[in-house]
Amino acid sequence: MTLQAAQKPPAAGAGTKSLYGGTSTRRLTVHDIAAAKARGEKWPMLTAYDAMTASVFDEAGIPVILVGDSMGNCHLGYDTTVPVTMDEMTFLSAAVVRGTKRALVVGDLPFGSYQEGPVQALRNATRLVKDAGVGAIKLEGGERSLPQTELLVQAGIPVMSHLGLTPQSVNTMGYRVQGRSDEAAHRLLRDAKAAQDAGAFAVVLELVPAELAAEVTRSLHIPTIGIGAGAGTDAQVLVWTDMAGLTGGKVPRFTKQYANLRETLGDAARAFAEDVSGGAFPAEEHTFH
Ligand SMILES: Nc1nc(=O)c2c([nH]1)NC[C@@H]1CN(c3ccc(C(=O)N[C@@H](CCC(=O)O)C(=O)O)cc3)CN21
Ligand SMILES: CC(C)C(=O)C(=O)O
Ligand SMILES: [Mg+2]
Repeated sequence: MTLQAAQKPPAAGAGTKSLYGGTSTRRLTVHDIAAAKARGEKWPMLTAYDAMTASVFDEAGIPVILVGDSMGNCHLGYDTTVPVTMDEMTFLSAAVVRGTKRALVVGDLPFGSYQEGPVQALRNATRLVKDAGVGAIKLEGGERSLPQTELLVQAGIPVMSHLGLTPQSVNTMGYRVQGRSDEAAHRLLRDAKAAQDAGAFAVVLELVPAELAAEVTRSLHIPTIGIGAGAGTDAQVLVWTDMAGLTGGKVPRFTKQYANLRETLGDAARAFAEDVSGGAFPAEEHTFH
């Protein structure tokens, strides 16, 4: 694809109903996501943590934007997602909703906001829906989060499930590939079916072997969204700062870097600093008399 062609989502040929490249400008819903699985469409999802970045992705045609608790690492400067609070999730989710017109915005329930039980989960999910305006929430865990998923769905809140590596459990699980043994593979399949039966509209599969992710994808009627789960899932998600090359330090091997924002932004900051110290900025055109 030429650079020119890459600047706009492909409206022609993609079909009016496509999630990516579709011509509809109304806000997408979980019904649009369900219809994409029936068509066999593969679709992209990115995280965002602020209005401006979210507006760029919305204009690029990204149909689903996740306000991930990865904001802990990628926006708030923590080492893990564990410290992220409901206040942080609510404020930043509201910003992402304000920055978007078309994308379905999904908000992560952070660690400690749903583990106490379904009533706590409903209280906090309701906050993301009412105060931030998200169209769906995501929570980690299959069978262990079943009562939460069922109550939220009953209450009218669409739930995205998150299986495989669940980073909120880093202190017990680490950041290892999940589902490698036969027993763990069966557990993942059971968790995915349990999430679907409880009414989840989609399942994230993080850091699982590609063959297993493909098998889960074939055995569910709801879409699977992979991250480090191979090419056989219905959708793919990446953390936006990894995808755009803004994250400093080591990034997971499953990430593909489509830009080098860290270098671009550093260059801009250094050029500004040079101009100020050398007296080249501000020039006459930036000056009022
Ligand atoms: N910047 C960023 N990107 C992410 O994808 C991400 C976050 N932060 N924070 C929350 C979780 C944590 N995630 C992680 C973190 C580390 C690995 C990691 O080190 N994986 C090893 C593979 C380990 C193995 O082979 O078992 C790797 O080399 O990719 C993976 C996912 C994914 N999420
Ligand atoms: C990586 C995705 C699935 C996530 O949960 C997050 O960004 O918090
Ligand atoms: Mg998350």
